[in-house]
Amino acid sequence: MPHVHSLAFDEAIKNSLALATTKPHTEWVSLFDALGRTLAKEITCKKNLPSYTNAAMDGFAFTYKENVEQLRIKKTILAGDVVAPCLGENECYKIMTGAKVPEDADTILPFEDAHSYDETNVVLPSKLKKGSALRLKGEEARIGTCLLSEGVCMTSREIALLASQGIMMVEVYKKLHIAIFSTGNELKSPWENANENEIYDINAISLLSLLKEHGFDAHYCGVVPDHLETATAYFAQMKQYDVLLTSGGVSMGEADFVERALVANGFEASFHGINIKPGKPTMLGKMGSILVTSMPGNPLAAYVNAFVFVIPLLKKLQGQTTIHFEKIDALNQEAFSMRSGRVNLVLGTFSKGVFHAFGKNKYGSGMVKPLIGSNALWISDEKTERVEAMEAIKIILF
Ligand SMILES: Nc1nc2c(c(=O)[nH]1)N[C@H]1C(S)=C(S)[C@@H](COP(=O)(O)OP(=O)(O)OC[C@H]3O[C@@H](n4cnc5c(N)ncnc54)[C@H](O)[C@@H]3O)O[C@H]1N2
Ligand code: MOO
Repeated sequence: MPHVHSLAFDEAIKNSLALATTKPHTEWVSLFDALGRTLAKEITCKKNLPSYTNAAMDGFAFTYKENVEQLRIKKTILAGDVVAPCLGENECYKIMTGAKVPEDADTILPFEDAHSYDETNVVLPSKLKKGSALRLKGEEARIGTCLLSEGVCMTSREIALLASQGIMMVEVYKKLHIAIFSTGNELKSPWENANENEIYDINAISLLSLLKEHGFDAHYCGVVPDHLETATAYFAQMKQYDVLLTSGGVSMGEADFVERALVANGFEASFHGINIKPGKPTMLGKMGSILVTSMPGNPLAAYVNAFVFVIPLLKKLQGQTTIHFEKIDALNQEAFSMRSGRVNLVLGTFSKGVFHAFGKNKYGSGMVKPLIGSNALWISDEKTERVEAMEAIKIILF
């Protein structure tokens, strides 16, 4: 019978992250395919941002001087035009947003702020601010400075910054190969028919979707039956993957032989069992170079533990530098209780600064519905038995 320990939550987090000792190889991808990929090299600025001093507004460009009431319009400058300085005394340019500002102009007056203007002259308002409505060369980033660090997972926002540099290809870490499968004779895949004595596999698909939400693609590898030799042979075929994510078969039951089948393939557990609810039998370790993350079978426990332990671990293994969830200040809406002596992972909703625990924290780890509508998680310490209404807490958003 497997021995399930009771590791402290913080130790489990620490030990799990310690399993990510390597980084993937790198490859080059087009910026069009860079979304969600992790930068393998720092990107330095090679084109000033902006590249030239330009007008932030459509208007008039001139050299600021006090006590000037009227300027003659010398020339019109459109975006893309390059105009050599040519202003005489009390002259200005008519200029459009984004157009390069000639060196003899240092201030822009938007059309709508002029006292009046016609085709040839502009009457200035009484108040003018030197340097206004200009976007200065290199004010956002100068050539040679760091734009993005290694380990950044690129969103559309980072891609916008890279696009400003005319970058077409970026070096990223190769995607992790992740296999997901479930264990249990009672389980049927969705394309099969589950009779009244069988159930559909929830975990493989819920975990696959959870990973996808965090930018990781995984392969659904089906259900492993509760049979030691079959499971052992099954795990032996998984050598091409970087990560295995299993669910079920890790507690004390007679059919819970996931650990034994893994051990037969060289698996060494970093830990098996955490002092938390849900997630007591969660197990993490390595099978050679393959990272193995085994979640409990109960669907809610599998999901929440994969969120808390597997997502940060995958981020680290993928080479990302931001791996921890942000903790957000919240006020607890309605008092709820829990058993102390272990860390409790409490599901709930978070809206407008207020956390509301699902069903006053009275639900089972085999349930699915508490996940619906929950968008936040509160993690207790081992001492806490009750959280009062209006108590300040810190939560994590799903
Ligand atoms: N004597 C003890 N019994 C149990 C303990 C314990 O410490 N001592 N721990 C309990 C805890 S906590 C949990 S959580 C469960 C988890 O056990 P396993 O990881 O071995 O999971 P299974 O026994 O295989 O399944 C549990 C439950 O979940 C259903 N299941 C499993 N996989 C799926 C799936 N892919 N989709 C939907 N449902 C799934 C399965 O049918 C069972 O109902 O053990 C407690 N027992
Ligand atoms: O702690 Mo188990 O993982 O939920 O019932």
